[in-house]
Amino acid sequence: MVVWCSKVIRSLHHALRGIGYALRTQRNLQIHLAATVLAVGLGVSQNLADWKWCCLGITISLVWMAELFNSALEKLCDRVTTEQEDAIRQIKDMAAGAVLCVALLSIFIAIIIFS
Ligand SMILES: Nc1ncnc2c1ncn2[C@@H]1O[C@H](COP(=O)(O)OP(=O)(O)OP(=O)(O)O)[C@@H](O)[C@H]1O
Repeated sequence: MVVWCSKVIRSLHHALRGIGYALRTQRNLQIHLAATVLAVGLGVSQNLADWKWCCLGITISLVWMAELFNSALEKLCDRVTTEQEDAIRQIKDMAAGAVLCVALLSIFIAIIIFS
């Protein structure tokens, strides 16, 4: 049990270190952090219904998840090559497209929740 707990704590530490690294180095994630603080602040001030908090939480998590995967893929691509290559451009563009999809979804959901 002690070994199991220490493994879980170590995994949690790695995950938080990854988020911390991304927050220090990725401008887009810093923007997402500001947007998250703003959305949660607005939610508190408007005393949102439970279902709206659920939607907001899921949306915020999706945006963070997509941006973290995008940043990780970009870093991996840059380790593979710094040369200009079609395959790298396509991979990075697809990852950026994933972020765009959830960003558009989050705008749509924010309009529904806060209007
Ligand atoms: N090695 C490469 N070969 C070809 N195209 C590249 C390469 N690196 C970057 N690109 C192109 O430049 C775009 C931006 O890539 P970059 O690594 O600069 O990400 P970024 O400025 O952090 O962008 P994002 O806002 O998507 O996070 C990519 O989506 C891709 O179209």
